[in-house]
Parts: sequence; structure tokens; C-alpha cells
Amino acid sequence: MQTALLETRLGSLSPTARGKVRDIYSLNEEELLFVATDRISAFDHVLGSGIPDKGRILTQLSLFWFDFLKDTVRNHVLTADAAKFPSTLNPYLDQLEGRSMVVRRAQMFPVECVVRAYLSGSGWKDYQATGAVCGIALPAGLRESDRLPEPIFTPAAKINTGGHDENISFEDVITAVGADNARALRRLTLEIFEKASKHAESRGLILADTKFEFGTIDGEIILADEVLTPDSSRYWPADAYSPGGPQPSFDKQYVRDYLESIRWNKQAPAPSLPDEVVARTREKYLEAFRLITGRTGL
Ligand SMILES: Nc1ncnc(-c2cnn(Cc3cccc(F)c3)c2)c1Cl
Repeated sequence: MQTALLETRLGSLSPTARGKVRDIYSLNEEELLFVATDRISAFDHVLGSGIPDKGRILTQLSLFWFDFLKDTVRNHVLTADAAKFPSTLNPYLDQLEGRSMVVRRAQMFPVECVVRAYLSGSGWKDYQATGAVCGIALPAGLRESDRLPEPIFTPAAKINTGGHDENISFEDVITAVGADNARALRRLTLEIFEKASKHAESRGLILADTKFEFGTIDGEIILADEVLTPDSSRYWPADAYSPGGPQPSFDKQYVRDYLESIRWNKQAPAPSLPDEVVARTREKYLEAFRLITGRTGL
């Protein structure tokens, strides 16, 4: 079993932002180092085991999507070629190769730009409670995982790492970023989703929902953070789609099933995973990469 890279040790460089599975390091005024680890989270907990190569696979997926969308929106990537990284990183390239990128520092909007084509997760919860999601009224009688009449922009406020983001209304987005930016974020979010979900569908995957983070560089709105990865999106195998309940996660179902099989109490520290669950989950990430990019090797 390969070893999973759970932490990067970059000497004096310490993360300026830490997510559950990603870390950001400030390189200088203009540049950040964006690192995807092999950590995996489920049920909002980072698990005791990592998935070897997960960070590399998800980084290559983001890079594929950034390129796929380059005629629709600019992005924050400067380079993912470790040979072009600042020489100060030379001692660490073995930890960074393929799983990191140098990105331009952007002024990030304080809004998670979520778009949903299916009713799932917090969208399903809000719909059950109010018949709406983010103030958008939906038809009565929808079941969990039902396809929506059309994809909807359902923004969330960034709660600092750890908790769930809180769904907010379009009015709240206007208050936070102004009307012009709010409209631009909604338009870009829906436009990008349309293209990406069509591509995913052509590869046998349902892109049920996803979350984008945008920022501005020199006044221009750019697509930042990770994009359309299985961590920022719900991907479902199209041939198993069956509305009326939760759908199998393309990448995390083995992990979820295992955690439920050991009746893990979610208050307890997250358990480690059996080698078999780790190996099969790694295979799913590779399968997602192959399906989405059409490439066989990383
Ligand atoms: N290009 C950029 N410029 C300025 N800030 C960011 C930025 C900051 N935070 N996040 C989200 C996040 C939080 C924790 C760990 C992560 F890897 C990422 C993205 C970016 Cl991507």
C-alpha cells in the first residue's frame, strides 16, 4: 500500500489557510502555493487514514477543468509545473510534485458560489423545512435527489473552516459584494455549471451540484480555489441514479458504508480505514479522473 501524504513539511513556510484536505502557503505578495493533501473527509470529519494519490488526482482534475473552462472564465493558476516553482521550494518538490500549484493571490469574494441541479444535502434539508432553497421557491412534492426544473444558484456564507457553510439568499450576496458582482457571480456560476455538467453527463456522471470560489485580480473576476473536484462537487454514477433518497457518492461511498458498518459515533475521533477501503477508494478517484479527462495516466 502506497503511503498517503497527510501533511506537507515546508520548513519555515507555514500554511496561511488550512482546509480539511487542502493547505495554502503564502509565497510572496502576489503568489500562493496551493497544496492538495491525501487527507479525506467524510461526514464533516477528516479521517484517520489518507488515500494515496488523492491530492495528485484532485489537483490534476482541477487543472483539467481550469483548462476546459478557459474560454469562459480566467483562473488563478500560474503554474502546476514544479520545475517552475520558486527555488525556495526545491527541497520539498518530492512532497509537492503533481499535487500543488502556484496561484496568483486574488481578492476572494466572501461567498461560496454553489449551484444545484438536483435536490441533495443542505438543499434537501432547506427544501423539506421551507419548500425553498436560498429563497428560491421550488415545486411542491420533490423527493430527495430529484432533478430540479433547472440548475439554481444557491450561495453560502463562508463559515471559517470546520462548520457547515450557511445557505444565504441572492439579496444577501448583493449586500456582501454589490449588485453587479452578485449578478456576475450568479451568471458565471450557472454558465460554468452548464458546460461542466454536460461534459460529465457525456462521461456517464451526474454532476448534482458543485461549489466555486471566485476572486478578483486587477478588478477582473477569476475562478480560484479548486474546481469541480469530487471534494467540491457531488458526482453520482448516472447508471445508478434513483431519486427518492440519498445517492451513492461516486468517490466516498466505500468510506461511508464502512463508517456506517462500524457504527462510528460521529463525536468520537474519526477512525482509520481498512486497507481494502483505502485501495478501492483510490481506484474510484482514478476512475473519476479517467472518465472526466479521458486520460489513462495521471
Ligand atoms: N488564489 C487565491 N487568492 C487568495 N486566496 C485564496 C484562498 C484563500 N482561502 N481559500 C480557500 C481555502 C481555504 C483553506 C485551504 C485551501 F487550500 C483553500 C482560497 C486563493 Cl485560492
